[in-house]
Order: sequence, then structure tokens, then C-alpha cells
Amino acid sequence: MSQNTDNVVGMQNCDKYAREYFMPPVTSLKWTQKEYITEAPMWCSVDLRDGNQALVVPMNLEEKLQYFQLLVSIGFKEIEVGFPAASETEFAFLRTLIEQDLIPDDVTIQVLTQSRDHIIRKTFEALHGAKRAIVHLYNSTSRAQREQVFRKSRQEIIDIAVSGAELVQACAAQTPGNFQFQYSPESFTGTEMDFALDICNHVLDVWRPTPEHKVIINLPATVSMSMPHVYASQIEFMSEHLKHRENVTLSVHPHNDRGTGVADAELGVLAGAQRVEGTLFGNGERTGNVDIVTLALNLFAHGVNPRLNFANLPAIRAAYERLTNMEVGKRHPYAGELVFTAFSGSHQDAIAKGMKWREEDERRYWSVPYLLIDPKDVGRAYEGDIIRINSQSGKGGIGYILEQHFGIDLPAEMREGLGYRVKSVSDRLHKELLPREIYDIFIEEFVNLNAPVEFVGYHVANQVDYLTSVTVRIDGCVMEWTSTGNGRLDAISRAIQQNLGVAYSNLVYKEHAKGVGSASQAVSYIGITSSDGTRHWGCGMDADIFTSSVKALFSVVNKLRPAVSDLVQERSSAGPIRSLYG
Ligand SMILES: CC(=O)SCCNC(=O)CCNC(=O)[C@H](O)C(C)(C)COP(=O)(O)OP(=O)(O)OC[C@H]1O[C@@H](n2cnc3c(N)ncnc32)[C@H](O)[C@@H]1OP(=O)(O)O
Ligand SMILES: CC(C)C(=O)C(=O)O
Repeated sequence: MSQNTDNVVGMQNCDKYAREYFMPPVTSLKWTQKEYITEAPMWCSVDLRDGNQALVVPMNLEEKLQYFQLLVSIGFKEIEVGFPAASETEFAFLRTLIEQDLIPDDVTIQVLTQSRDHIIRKTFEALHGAKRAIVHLYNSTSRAQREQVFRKSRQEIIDIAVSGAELVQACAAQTPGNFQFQYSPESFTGTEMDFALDICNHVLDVWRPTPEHKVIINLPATVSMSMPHVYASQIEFMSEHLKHRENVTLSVHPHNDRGTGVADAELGVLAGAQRVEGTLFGNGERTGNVDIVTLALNLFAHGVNPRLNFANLPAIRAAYERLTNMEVGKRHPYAGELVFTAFSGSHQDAIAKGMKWREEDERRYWSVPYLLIDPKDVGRAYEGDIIRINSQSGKGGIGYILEQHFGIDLPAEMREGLGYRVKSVSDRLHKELLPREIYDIFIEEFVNLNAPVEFVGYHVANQVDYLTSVTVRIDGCVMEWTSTGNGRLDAISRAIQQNLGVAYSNLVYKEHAKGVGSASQAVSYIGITSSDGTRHWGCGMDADIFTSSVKALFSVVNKLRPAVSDLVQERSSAGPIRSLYG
């Protein structure tokens, strides 16, 4: 349903934009029948060229060398290393790679050149002795570039491409090294499809690819102009009509002007592209090139081996940021600081339960709610990365933090009270709470509470009716209370109720160990229901398991405040609380 926007002012000049792209004359769109990409495409990193040419300060020689090593370590087999005719640094970098034999045998370098004689000749000068290199020739083909920049007819633009292709071929024949050829009709997305096809076929007719010497035809979304399905249709059209198709490697090179670089690349591959050019984290001109990290990990998340290694993504990101001086956004897919983090309560609850469900049987496919992939697979830790706590958080997440960081496995009922307490602290302070701060709130609110009634010790006189005396200190006075019960804890509980005059029921108990070996502690939780029907919880920690439960009992009794404080005051003035030493 369209909205009436007549009264929305400010953007009426949208009518100056036409859609300067060209839908191909297709009758069938085979790519629409495919559900997902079943195999990783060939990847070509263009970080050191397209990425580098977009930096405020392009990388120096040493930085380019380090970046090259980074790309090799990730597993790129094709790397566009630069535009050797552009600058001394670019030229020297290529010479260094070749002369110092820094290119692994399974890696092919690629260089870009305009279709201009002196630029092509300079490029081959730089390539002298390259073991394997792709020479990437381009000229602009879009209607806008033909009319405004080159002011040439279609035929004249074809002539630029063909003469460049011929010179590349001639230079390759005279230059020591092994060379493969690539052609890009630059600004392809603004080019009429019949013309894009025509110019590529002219270049292919010059290079005449064979199975041994395939040619790469690279169809760039130099500027992304259409919705991704149009780009996919363009790729499929080219794929189906290019000459020598069986000896052509079809490549895509999406930019991200419309924020759809990843979609363009994925649909382009569905539509027949066998190769993708892009950069780490999408660095590149304007809004960048397509992000290969995202593409690769999207495949990974579909159970397809991306054949690039991002198992230590934080280290790759750090190297990228250091060398390019660019920043990866906090919500950048897979790599951003916050992309595996849930602050909100219902997400945290589902994640914590989902993680447990999978821990029970690791053969289960990963389907943890809200987490597309297992953060550990890209080098992220669960601790500190997944669940973080602020005023939007809930008991599930808070319980998860205490369990993961401190081995505290709270009873479900107890989580709620702590949850509200932690949220309110975060809300009041208007900040995220770190695990240690949450633990401190837990300790302060629930653990080994000893005021107004301090537990000092206990003695069990017999095991028949569990005659037990418990020593306490109130307001500096030490006293001993005695009672029987159907167990030691019950006897102590009765002693407390009789001597303090409090009444509670439904005592529930849970305990577990925390830590291992001599440092291990017993952690006990006790819940009671006071006479007004409210549930209260306390926790005790001690090296001795029974002592921890007594401490838990005293903690919860002390939490009955103000009731207990009042009773203590009343009773001590009336005298029935007998002091031993006071
Ligand atoms: C979409 C892309 O990313 S394409 C890659 C872009 N990258 C770069 O440009 C970075 C490296 N470039 C450079 O350092 C410089 O541009 C150089 C060294 C290559 C060339 O420098 P210059 O000749 O001084 O300048 P410039 O690039 O502006 O040249 C413009 C001329 O080349 C022509 N031209 C531009 N691209 C091409 C091309 N691919 N093929 C043929 N001619 C071209 C223009 O029409 C213009 O012609 P004119 O002189 O008749 O007006
Ligand atoms: C040279 C070409 C492939 C390019 O970088 C682009 O069109 O974006």
C-alpha cells in the first residue's frame, strides 16, 4: 500500500534520478531456481589495488609487503598486487615481490593497467620475470563514460579495448614470465548489455582463449546501480552469450554503493560467475568493494568450505586496521566487536539455553538461536563476547555470566531476584556491567550475609534427634541456641525460628562445588517462604559443604529484613535472646 507523502518535504528532487542501468533481454532467469552456492568461487583479493587506491594514505612498500603476507596466510591464490604504472611505490612493490621471490608457487599475482600504450608497456616492465601473473586490462564502457568522459562512439571505445588487448598480447610474448589475461568493461553496470557483450567478445577474439590459457572476463559493478537481481540477470546474460565461454573464467567485482555488494556477488555467482574479486572487510573506493570475509563466512554458515581461513578473524582484523588505518565497524558481519553479543534479555535467555542444548550433544547441527555461526569458529571467545549485561538484560543472561565466568549455577528461581537487582544497578548507573561487577552484586546481595545475625559455629550433640546448638553473634553479643530436628540443618533452622521468633516454611536446598582441588568451595543455596508468602533466597560458600548450607540459611534469614532486624531489636530489649558472653 503506498503512503501519501505529499506533505513530506525535502526529497522531491528525486525525480532528477533516472535508473541508468540496463536490464538484459532475458526470457529465463536460471539463477532464481538455485537456493544456495554449493562451492566456493575462485577468490581474488584486490586489497592491494582497489583497496589501496581508496586509502587516505596508500600503503608504503613495507606495509604492502606485510599485507601481501596476510593475504597469503588467509589462503588467497590470486592477489591483485597493484597498478604498477601508477607510482614508484607500486612499481617497486611488484619488483620486490618478483626479485625477492616472495610469491608462493601456488599464488598468482595480478596487476591492473589502463588500455593506454605507455601504461601497458610500463606494466610489463614491472612484470619482467614474473612466474605467474594475470594482466588485467580495463577501459570504461558505460553510456555515461562514453558520452561525458571519453566523448567517443561505441566503435571508438571498442577500438581502445582491442588495441589494448593486442598490445598486452604482444608485450606478453616479449616479456619473460607466464601471463594470463583479464579484461574488464569498467562501469559495466552502466553499460547497455548488447554493447558490454560486444566489447568483451571483441577482446576475446583477440586473445582467443584455450583450455590451457583461459581468459578472465570480469564484470564489475563499478558503481552499483540496480537491485541485485538486475545485476544477476546481467551476469547470466553475459555468461550465456560470451564467445569461447568454456575457456572464459567469468568474474564479478561488486562495489557497495547501494549497500548490496554481498548480495550482488552472491547472486552473481548463482548466475554463473566462477570468480569473485573483493577485499577484506570491504575496503575500497567510496562505500568499498564487496567484503570477501562476509562472502566466505556466509558460505561457511551454509556448510560450504570457503577455502579461505578466517579461524583467527580478530588477528586478521587487527592487522588490517593497523596496515590500512581503516576501522572495522562494531556491527560489521562476523568481524565487528558486537556481532555475537546479546544485551537483551530474551536473546540471552535463548542463547544460553541453545548453547546448553548443543553442549549435550555436539553432533547436533549448529542452530543456537540468534547466533548464525559458532563464534569460536572465527576465533571469538564465549566469555565476554556473547552475553553482556545492561539494563535490557534478563535473568537468563545474568545466570549465564555467573556460570561461565565464576562457576555459579544459580537455582532458576533465584535468578529472577538477582536479575532485577543487576538490571536496576545498570539502569541507575547507566552503564554496562562487567562480569566481576555482577559477581560482586551477587555476593553482596546473597552470599554469607552475617548481619544482623552472624553465624559463628555449631555443634551436633547427638545423631538421634540431631540435638544441635548453634552459636551466633548479634550486635556484639555471642549466644547459643539449641534445638532438635530431623537433620542438622533442620535443627539449626528450628533454633533460629524459635529464638528469633520468625516463621517460614518450604525450605528448599541446592548445592554444587565451585573450582577444583584444594581451592574448591561448596556453594549452597537455600530458599524459604516467609509468612506473607514471599520467597527469599540466600547463598553460602565455604570449604565445608555443611557449613556452606548453614551460611546459606543465615544469609536468607538475614534477608528477611527489616523483619529480622526489628525482631532482633525487640527481642534483645525484652531479654529472651540469651547472651553467653555479652
Ligand atoms: C574503477 C577503477 O578502479 S579503475 C582503476 C583506477 N585506479 C587508478 O586510477 C589508480 C592509478 N592511476 C594513476 O596513477 C593514474 O591515473 C595513471 C598513472 C594510471 C594515469 O595518469 P594520467 O595519465 O596522468 O591521468 P589520468 O588517469 O587522469 O588519465 C586520464 C586519461 O586517460 C584516459 N583513460 C582513463 N582510463 C583509461 C583506460 N582504462 N583506458 C584508456 N584510456 C583511459 C582518459 O580518458 C583520459 O584521457 P585524456 O587524456 O584524453 O583526457
Ligand atoms: C578496474 C575495475 C575492475 C574496477 O576496479 C571497477 O570497475 O571497480
